[in-house]
Formats: sequence, structure tokens, C-alpha cells
Amino acid sequence: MPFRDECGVFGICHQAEASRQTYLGLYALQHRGQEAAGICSGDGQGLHLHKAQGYVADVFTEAALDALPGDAAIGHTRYSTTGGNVASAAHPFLIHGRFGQVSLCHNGNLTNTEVLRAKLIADGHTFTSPSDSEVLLALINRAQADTLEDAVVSALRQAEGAFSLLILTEDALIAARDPHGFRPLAMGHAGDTTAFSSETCAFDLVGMTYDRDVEPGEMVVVPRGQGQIRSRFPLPRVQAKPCVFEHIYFARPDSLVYGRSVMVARREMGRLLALRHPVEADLVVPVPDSGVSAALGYSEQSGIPFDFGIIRNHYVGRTFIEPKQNIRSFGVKVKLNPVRHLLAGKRVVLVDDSIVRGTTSKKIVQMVREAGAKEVHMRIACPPTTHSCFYGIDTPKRQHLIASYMSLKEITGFVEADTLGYLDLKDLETCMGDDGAEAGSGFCYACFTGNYPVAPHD
Ligand SMILES: O=P(O)(O)OC[C@H]1O[C@H](OP(=O)(O)OP(=O)(O)O)[C@H](O)[C@@H]1O
Ligand SMILES: NC(=O)CC[C@H](N)C(=O)O
Ligand code: SF4
Ligand SMILES: [Mg+2]
Repeated sequence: MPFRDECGVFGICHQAEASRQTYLGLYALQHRGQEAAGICSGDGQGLHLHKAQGYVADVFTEAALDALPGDAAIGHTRYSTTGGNVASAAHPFLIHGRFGQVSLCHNGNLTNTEVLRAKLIADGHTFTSPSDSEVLLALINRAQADTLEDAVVSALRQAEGAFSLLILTEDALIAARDPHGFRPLAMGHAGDTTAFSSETCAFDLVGMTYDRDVEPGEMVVVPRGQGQIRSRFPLPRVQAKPCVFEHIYFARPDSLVYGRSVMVARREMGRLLALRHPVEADLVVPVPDSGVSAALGYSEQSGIPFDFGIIRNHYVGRTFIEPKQNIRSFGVKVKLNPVRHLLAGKRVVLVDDSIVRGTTSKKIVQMVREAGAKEVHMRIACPPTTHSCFYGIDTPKRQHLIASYMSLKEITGFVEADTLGYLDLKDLETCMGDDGAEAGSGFCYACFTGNYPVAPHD
């Protein structure tokens, strides 16, 4: 996979079946991370943890869920950004420390992990994993603070980069988001139950109503017992920079992210793409699944009919045994297959959300031509991806991003498309309702501009 996803977090409080609901929440967030999954629950007697490498459905059995009792839980699906795909770095992390049992899970990536880690190790701390997220727990435990809440604030003040966090203790469920709000975190309810999730599609599954986002820089404390939900903003205020790529690619189209419909945003990207890069053609074909919404927008705007000229096999996992005999482009073919009957003799507009390395796109263009298409015009629903992400997305290094070393003309030649058009940054801002008071003000666009809101130390 050229682009790997990130992580999903889900947490719930005052729910009799907290761990089962969290399991379902994670099931809905599976697309955000497939390396490991875990849940920590609390029943008033203590915290209980189960985590392992693998998909949510494989990590949790009935018996595993039965061993996670209580009316509060947090859970995580992981794609590593720091520490690699190792069992010890699965979330949630759980410690028995100065504030009793404290469990934490994290979506995002710290940009000063190495500095913090080195300092903690010099102070005598021992780590159980290479994870950046475990550093946060160590900071909480070692904070000069009398209460857990103040210790969390102290840790968050030292952390730099991206964090949407859920913390479960014997007394509270705490949600927090870094001051730039790089990664999403939604809040919802059903009756007395409060829940948090990376995306609202998880709320739909467990029957929760989305209320609002945890704001950038906000910390929300849900007491486990009686008591009101509390909100505070303990971190220095900065211009929020939520990740625009959530809307382009990562999030599910049925989710609201930052309170906006992902489907609507993607469709708008497709519409503007059609306005800026029109072409005479017979058929608009999406690269499934992530290109579908933008392709619909392109078709609506251009009036060129839309059809599923490429079909995706939904049962392809992350790895498969390759045939011994070399089959050309096997990696792409096992996942995507053209519908020859639709493509033969047609001038095709192929719409995808993004080009990363360019290798998939090249093979898809080839595949569509081999299926008989007369012309292939590629349209990409975001600007050229020229910079890597340090805030929780595992993008390839800059030198592997094709747009960082090739011009538009060269990329067109490389992927062997007849024409190629990208959405430009201004249009992307328009689709996101970013009025661009300052250029690129309301979201993080660093993978297109290199303007990193937080300098990556590591
Ligand atoms: O330029 P490349 O490096 O070849 O990669 C670009 C592709 O990568 C992503 O999809 P991906 O194959 O990761 O999976 P998806 O099915 O989730 O869209 C993206 O949606 C493009 O289709
Ligand atoms: N993608 C993520 O959000 C990863 C969280 C954390 N940095 C880890 O590697 O475990
Ligand atoms: S660099 Fe790109 S992927 Fe990373 S947070 Fe910013 S917009 Fe999102
Ligand atoms: Mg794709």
C-alpha cells in the first residue's frame, strides 16, 4: 500500500456493555489501522486490558470481551507511525503508577518523541515499547502534579505534534486533542452514555448521536461516577490546523469529520476538478473505493456518465501469497479488475483521490488501456503530494513522492495517461469551506505545501 492509514480511537462511559460497544466502534474504524487492536475497560474494581496484533475481528473473541467488564472502556486500531509494527507498541497502554491504573490510546504522532524519551530514560524511566504514545503515559506518571488531571495537562504541555487521546482511569474517561487539532476526535451521546470516536461512522453503528468535536487544545473529563462533564483548554491557543487529508482519503465517506460530511467534501472536490480540467470523454470511472465520491462529483459537473469500470475485491487482506510465476502487476490486479465490457472503445476519465508514489496509478492506467479504453485521462482530487506527514500518517519519505521530483508533464508520461489534472490548493480550500483569509489558514495542507505547522524535531 503506497499510503498507509493512521489510527482509530473509540471510548465510552456509563454504558453497561462498554467493551462490546467499543469493539463495535473499533469495527467501524478498522480502515484507520489494521496492524493491532486493543480495548481497556474499567469496572470500578480496576482496569482490564486485551490487545494484540491483527484485525479487530481476529483480536477479540466472545471470551476476550467477557474478560473486559465494566461501564467504561477505550479502544484503538493501530497503524504504526513511531515504533514500527511490533506487539509491544499496540494500544491501549496501561500502567499502575502514582495515580493508580491509567490507560491511554493515541491517534497522531509526537514530533519530539526522541527528546522526551531520552530525558525520561536519563531520569531512570524504563519503557516497554518503542512507542511515542507510551512516552505520554510516562510523562503523566512523572509530572509534578498532585492530581491525575493536572498530570495529564503537564504531559500534554510537553508533547509536540499530533495527539487525539483517550485516557481511562479508575475515576474518569478523559479525551484530549492537541492545540492544532491535527487528528479528528468527535463526541457523542445516547441518554447518559458519553462516547468519543475518531469518526462518527462508529457512533452510527452503536446508536450514539454526534454532538460536537473535542476542540483543538481541549480536554474533556467525563467522571466515572456522578458529576458533570468538564471541559478545559489548558494548552496555549494556536491557529487550528486539522488534517485536510482526512477529507481527501483517510476517513470514511459516511463520517462527519470536523463536523463536515466527508462525502460532500469529496464530491465538491470532483466538481471543481471537472470545472478546472474538463475533457471530452465517454465515461467517468472511479478508482475504488477512495476515488468514488470525487468521481461522482466529476460526472455530475461534466455531464459525462459515471460507471464502475473497475471493480475492487473487498476480501483482499494486507498480504497474500504471490504466485511463483511472475504475473505482471499482480499486486494491483489482485485488488482491482477492469470491466472490459464497459471500457472497450471508450474515452475514459479515471478519477482517484491522490497520487503518492505513482506506481499504482501507472498500473491502473495500463489495466484500463488493456481492457480496451481508447483514451485514459487521469484526474486527481487533490494537489500534487510533495511532502511527507509527521502528524500521524505514514506517508513515504519525500524522495519517494513522485510529485516531489517530477513535473506535471513528467508524471503524465510516467503514468502513461493521455492527460493528467490535479485539483489546485485554492480549489481544495474552497471545497473545505476554508475562506483562505491567510493562504491555507484553516487546515493543515503541509503535504502539498511543506508549510509544517509544527517543526518536526525527530
Ligand atoms: O501513487 P501511488 O503510490 O501508486 O498510490 C496512490 C493510491 O494509493 C491510495 O490508494 P491505496 O491503494 O492505498 O488504497 P485504497 O484502496 O484505500 O484507495 C490512493 O487512493 C491512490 O489510489
Ligand atoms: N497512526 C497513529 O495515529 C499512530 C499512533 C502512534 N504514533 C503509534 O505509532 O502507535
Ligand atoms: S501533512 Fe498532510 S497528511 Fe499530515 S496532517 Fe498535514 S495535511 Fe494531514
Ligand atoms: Mg486508492
